[in-house]
Amino acid sequence: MSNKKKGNKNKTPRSNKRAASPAAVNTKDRETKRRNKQRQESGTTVAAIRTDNSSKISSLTTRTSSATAPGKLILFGEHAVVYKDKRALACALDLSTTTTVSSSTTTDIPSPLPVFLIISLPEVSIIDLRVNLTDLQSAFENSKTTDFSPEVLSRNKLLIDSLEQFLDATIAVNVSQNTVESTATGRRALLTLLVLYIGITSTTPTTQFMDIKIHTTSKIPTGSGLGSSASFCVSLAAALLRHVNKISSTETAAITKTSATNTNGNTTSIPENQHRQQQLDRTVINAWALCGETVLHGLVSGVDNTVVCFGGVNVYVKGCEMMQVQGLAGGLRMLITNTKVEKDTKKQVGIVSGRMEAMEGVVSKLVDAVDAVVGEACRVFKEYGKR
Ligand SMILES: Nc1ncnc2c1ncn2[C@@H]1O[C@H](COP(=O)(O)OP(=O)(O)O)[C@@H](O)[C@H]1O
Ligand SMILES: C[C@@](O)(CCOP(=O)(O)O)CC(=O)O
Repeated sequence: MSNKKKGNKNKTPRSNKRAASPAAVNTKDRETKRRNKQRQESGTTVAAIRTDNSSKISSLTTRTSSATAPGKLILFGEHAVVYKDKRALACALDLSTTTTVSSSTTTDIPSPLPVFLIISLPEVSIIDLRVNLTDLQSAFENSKTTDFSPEVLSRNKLLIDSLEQFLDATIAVNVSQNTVESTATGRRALLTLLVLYIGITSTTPTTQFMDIKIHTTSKIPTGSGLGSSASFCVSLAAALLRHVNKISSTETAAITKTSATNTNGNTTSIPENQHRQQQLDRTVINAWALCGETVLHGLVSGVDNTVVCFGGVNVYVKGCEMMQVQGLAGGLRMLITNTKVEKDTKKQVGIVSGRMEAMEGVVSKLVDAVDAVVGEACRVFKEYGKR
């Protein structure tokens, strides 16, 4: 495990962790403070706000959606899993990331107020970055994007180039106003966020929103191999999808139970129809999280986002459904130490693929050997489970 961010020194340098739950989604509609106050005072259900200078009154509703996702640890198979048919053994961790999306809607359409996306990603030094949504719309219209599916969007070079230019200008304005630090990690996170935002809200008329806020907080040290990026992508995708009603799971005891379920291999503790809906929702969330991971890192196997999204201890092969490892009903206790050695996933994956191209005979044998270690680990876990 490594750590490239100096500010992480207080974050879990040594921790004794258990395999953890998959992403949980929590959505609640709530009225503005003013509306609550008004309701208490008069029993009315609609807040009154002034929307223009002519004293016109309209209604305002604030809606908040949040999602929490765990981190992950790859026990065996890291890097090899990028290659065809090679396995990784990975588990979710109980360190987590939470993303909250909130927006206000008004009955005045289109909104007479300027509409901003306000982004806070404190782990990468972004606080209240203001993105003008009209300008963002122009940036992505310039790219002439027509296919908004997650698989295609992350590889749309015209869109990514256009968004990068737009981001540079937006960051420059925000830096000059002292709210944001310009860092490569922050810029990559913002680019990922904008791609997911555009893709997920593509069929939602955002003109009715007055302001949209996205805020992510995390306990996972970034760049340390504990899946901070996947956790960011899963929580962001889940919160956005929930916010525009593209998934239906809400946080209930059922989701928490499903987490335990995943870890323990017991699938009967929640009603079958609810469980089915959760799995369908998670498949959608996972596709968008993979889109985000691809924007962040380029060539990825998808193991990180999949284990973060579904939880538990699993064997993963690129492009296939994950398989629960049997025999770990009591959970998995791990001692994790933060080495604080710098690493960059994209760069490391590039180094391995460069070597694979240059010396395929040698490197493919190494990859086979890593895959065999995964097989042996699964056998040992199974044995352990029988005791
Ligand atoms: N909480 C977060 N908020 C915003 N971006 C994040 C967050 N966590 C991770 N990221 C993004 O993910 C990158 C780290 O990814 P990576 O090098 O794969 O580390 P890890 O192994 O922890 O996933 C960061 O540089 C940043 O762009
Ligand atoms: C190196 C790799 O196997 C895992 C990436 O995870 P990490 O965030 O570098 O631990 C790449 C991948 O599977 O896509």
